[in-house]
Amino acid sequence: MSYEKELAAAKKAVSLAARLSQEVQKTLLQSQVWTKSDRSPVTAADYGSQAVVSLVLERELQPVKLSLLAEEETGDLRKKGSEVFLESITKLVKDTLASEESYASSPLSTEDVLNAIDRGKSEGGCRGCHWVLDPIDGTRGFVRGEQYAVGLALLVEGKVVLGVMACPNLPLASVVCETDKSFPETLGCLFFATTGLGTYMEPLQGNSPPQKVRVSSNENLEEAKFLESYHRPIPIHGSIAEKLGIKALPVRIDSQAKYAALSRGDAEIYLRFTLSGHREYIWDHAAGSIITTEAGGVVCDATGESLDFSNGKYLAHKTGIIVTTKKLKPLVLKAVRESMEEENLQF
Ligand SMILES: Nc1ncnc2c1ncn2[C@@H]1O[C@H](COP(=O)(O)O)[C@@H](OP(=O)(O)O)[C@H]1O
Ligand SMILES: [Mg+2]
Ligand SMILES: [Mg+2]
Ligand SMILES: [Mg+2]
Repeated sequence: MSYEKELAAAKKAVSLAARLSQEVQKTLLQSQVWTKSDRSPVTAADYGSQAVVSLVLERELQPVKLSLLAEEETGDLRKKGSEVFLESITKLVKDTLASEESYASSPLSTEDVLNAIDRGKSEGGCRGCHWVLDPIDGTRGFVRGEQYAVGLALLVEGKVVLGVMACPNLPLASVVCETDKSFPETLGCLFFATTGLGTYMEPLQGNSPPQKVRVSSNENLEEAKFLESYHRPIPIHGSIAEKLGIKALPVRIDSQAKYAALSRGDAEIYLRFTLSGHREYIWDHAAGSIITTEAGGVVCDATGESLDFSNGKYLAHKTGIIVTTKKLKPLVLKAVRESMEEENLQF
């Protein structure tokens, strides 16, 4: 089956959501960063992006009924005292949609915005078609003015068949190699992948045609680069890298931009073990995983098994997520096994 219509809708939705997020990031104040019940940060961009993607997908794909599983909920926005924040989100969504000619004249109330966000309550699963959205992935990076992503994927019968990811602050050139800082870098990339058709990247701004991307062909681990999350160092990552003979220090960036960077060969390995037994959400990996695998990479858990997106909002997987190239997978898994044994970690 071809997913041309779905891909076009997803690219439009994600591009508009990225535009909204860039507007917010330009003027974001610390006082505008809210804290959710799990103590993680959330901003007008997280809510606004989810509303935009929900509204655009619904309009572009009608009369098909949208099933959307997305990160944000409206509980806090519906509480007393949130009226000003909600008004500002509604204005953002309106202005963003108005920048797209075909949506220019649509009226939009705060209730429409709340309902659009609430459409993200699907439970996903192994039957039927479900869109999976992380409206702002890497909110901490977004708040610092650094890397973040808007990640949207389509699950069909429990498998990811399409992924689109905007990385508004990712350079078009490598994020890992030192570039000449005397020249302004071009920032903003849109990645997309459809099952069996490869992964493409295009600039978020302008009309340049998409380019097919592939993972690195480098097999020399001494020269390999590895990526990890920004927020805190995970000791086992260092031990795995040492066993592999990797010389360079890890490159730490927020969000699924790590998957995107690896898919175009910026780095060979992305390791994601957690300290606290945090359960992984499917929206943190759905778009990134197909963007990597369609570019010739592999995404698996510490036992080498592929990730399972068919069990609702949480990923069903064993300890650790490993993203690398097909050639390096056996070597990385061997180093992972040895490091886990040394640290008495169970699969
Ligand atoms: N303690 C923790 N361990 C692992 N992942 C966590 C975490 N707390 C939050 N996360 C998830 O990690 C995502 C960010 O990934 P990364 O660390 O690669 O930037 C967050 O996405 P959001 O920013 O969308 O909430 C959140 O879902
Ligand atoms: Mg996320
Ligand atoms: Mg998020
Ligand atoms: Mg979040």
